Amino acid sequence: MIYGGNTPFAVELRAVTKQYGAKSASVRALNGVSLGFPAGTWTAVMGPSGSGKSTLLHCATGLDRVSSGQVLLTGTDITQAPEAYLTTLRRRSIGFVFQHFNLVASLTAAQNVELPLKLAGSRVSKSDVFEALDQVGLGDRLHHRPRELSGGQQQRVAIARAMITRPAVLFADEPTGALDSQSARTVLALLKDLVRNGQTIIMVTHDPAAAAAADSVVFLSDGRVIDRLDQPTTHAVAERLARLEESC
Ligand SMILES: Nc1ncnc2c1ncn2[C@@H]1O[C@H](COP(=O)(O)OP(=O)(O)OP(=O)(O)O)[C@@H](O)[C@H]1O
Repeated sequence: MIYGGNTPFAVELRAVTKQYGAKSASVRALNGVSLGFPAGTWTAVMGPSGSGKSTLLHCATGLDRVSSGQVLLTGTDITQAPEAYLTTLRRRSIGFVFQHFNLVASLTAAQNVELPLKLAGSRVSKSDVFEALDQVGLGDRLHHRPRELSGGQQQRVAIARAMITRPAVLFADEPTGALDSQSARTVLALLKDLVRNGQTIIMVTHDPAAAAAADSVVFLSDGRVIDRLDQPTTHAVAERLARLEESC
């Protein structure tokens, strides 16, 4: 299933298969996935445990090699790209947000945010760092360390860190999974604002309320895309997921 009409895809998977292990012990984590993620849209990826969500994320970002098929990132085929090229590409074109924030505990919010630019060998401007934190509502927390921030604030620092390189695609793996419902709503509203400003987001989640904030939800089961919802509601997502989990 490829969708999106004439919209250019920020990420495209063409007939992607990913097999782990050999012969009798082999697992087909992705099984012929063809999927386009239109630029400037927010897609949630859902499915039962073991359905292939993390594998999809890893293959789409070049962290994992596909067994067959193709992966295109902003139109460039990265399927056979050399490791060094992929590392640079990930630093420049991809932002990551994780469930447990993955901030460096010994660094301040500002230092965490400037880290990706430093790693990429780029010039770091204090005003860019301030602006990135200000945009997530933390302009007054520049010098706080992660332990001095709430979970929701830490996730907002992580989003600022992911966005500082102006990535073509922001990948989020359970970004609200460790947050209380109020902080989760704040983080989802922030992601919504980014998409309104043209950002592409691909998010793995188990939470129907988080998925309902996205433009579309793609459902995986046994390594295949088996369903999709546009303009999802929490109720509709929860219902589809329950049906899917019942049939597993
Ligand atoms: N490195 C690996 N080696 C062998 N098998 C793997 C590896 N990574 C994933 N798998 C298998 O591939 C399948 C898909 O796993 P994946 O982690 O992508 O699922 P998931 O949908 O993200 O699950 P969860 O929601 O539990 O995180 C599973 O059967 C898993 O056991």
